[in-house]
Amino acid sequence: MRSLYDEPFPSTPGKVKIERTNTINRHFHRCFASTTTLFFWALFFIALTASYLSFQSFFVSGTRYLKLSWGGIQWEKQLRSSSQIRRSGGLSVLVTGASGFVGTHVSLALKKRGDGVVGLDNFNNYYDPSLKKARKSLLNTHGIFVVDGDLNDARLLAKLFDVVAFTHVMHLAAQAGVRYAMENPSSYVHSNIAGLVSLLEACKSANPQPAIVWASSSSVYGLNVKVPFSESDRTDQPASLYAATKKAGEEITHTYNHIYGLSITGLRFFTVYGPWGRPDMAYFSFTRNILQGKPITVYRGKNRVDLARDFTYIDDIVKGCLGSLDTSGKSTGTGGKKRGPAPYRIFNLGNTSPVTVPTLVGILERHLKMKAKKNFVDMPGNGDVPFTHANISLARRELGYKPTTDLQTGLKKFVRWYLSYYGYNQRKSVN
Ligand SMILES: O=C(O)[C@H]1O[C@H](OP(=O)(O)OP(=O)(O)OC[C@H]2O[C@@H](n3ccc(=O)[nH]c3=O)[C@H](O)[C@@H]2O)[C@H](O)[C@@H](O)[C@@H]1O
Repeated sequence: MRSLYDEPFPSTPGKVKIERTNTINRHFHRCFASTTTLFFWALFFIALTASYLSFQSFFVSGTRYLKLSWGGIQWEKQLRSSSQIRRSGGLSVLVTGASGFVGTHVSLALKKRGDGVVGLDNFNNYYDPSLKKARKSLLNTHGIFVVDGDLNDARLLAKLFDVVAFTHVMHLAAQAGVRYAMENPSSYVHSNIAGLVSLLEACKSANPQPAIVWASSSSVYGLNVKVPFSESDRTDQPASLYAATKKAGEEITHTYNHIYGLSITGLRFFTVYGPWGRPDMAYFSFTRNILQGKPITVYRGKNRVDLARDFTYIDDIVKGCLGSLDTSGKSTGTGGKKRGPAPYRIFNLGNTSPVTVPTLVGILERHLKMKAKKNFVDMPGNGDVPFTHANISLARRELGYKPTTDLQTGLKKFVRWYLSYYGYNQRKSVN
């Protein structure tokens, strides 16, 4: 008895007589009796495998979908309740980066005065996510719901605008940090470029279109040496990829203003500091190291000139943000189409009194009652600029912006918060 495998498959259909031992064999022989059918079967098996794989991936993504942290009736209820306006003429604001430093403070201030607030944050691990979670808990206790999601998730953004008719978007989500851009450049493109475009796409299609206020950065002044920095100064010489993505954001938002009639206000923040701040920033990491008895690195510019920053206290920044929201003017588009010109504004939000980094260290030493172990190092070529100094005339005139907290006072508040949050245990680590 011959089996199916005793001789090679026929190369010419119908010319080789194959012994058939049973119906199954007969069936197989008939089916494989030509190269055409062979080809057909090969295709069939490939298609079968492909559909199996795509079913698998559907199943996996289906599972992921089920595990998504957003969606559902309960979730929508939370959105609606959080976005409820409790004062006449109040705003309904989507705050991106709500569990970030500035986002938390702005969200609380809006809620306090009776505006509706919904937060969005992806809780990435650029710095200790537990600090972000703690900020989220703080927001929750004030009735602010923070959605766990990424700006690049277009479906999520569409859903948010579907459920809530936001009047404003306070866009603070970003990959921050000047020097980290050399370590992880794609993260800046992901959040500050792709994420921004994704958000603008959602805003332009939303009905009604919200007005957008967003965080640019003092770093856009880059190598500009004219002081103080005014909004009309050159911003075409960024010194870091971070700065370049913020500058790109200013151009991208301009496009959406021009084409779709979105009302845009870009705020150039100057080294914002304060309670609930960012652990990656110098004042924060210096505090941690001083308390732990570890050395700190103090950068110096050319010819050993001290670096200086126009450090701006968080409460002043919050006032600038709220002033911007209140004066933003409306977006004009509907159905993704522009119906008329909409405002496009850019403001410096600084303190107007730069302080050197060694002076900052001296203030921290006094508040902490401890001496810092300072290592002076030449500023590495990693995107830093030697100084920043804001001209805030425009913000003063248009927003009523008037910073009132000097570095001495602001750092005192920061240190008090730091010690209450992390405790006096100097060994406690902070990422
Ligand atoms: O104003 C801005 O646009 C930017 O302000 C800060 O950037 P930066 O001013 O570099 O703030 P820090 O990282 O806190 O640095 C402050 C100063 O301390 C210096 N520094 C930093 C770290 C360090 O270990 N040693 C040190 O001397 C820096 O060179 C800089 O002069 C924020 O980190 C950016 O996200 C923001 O966009």
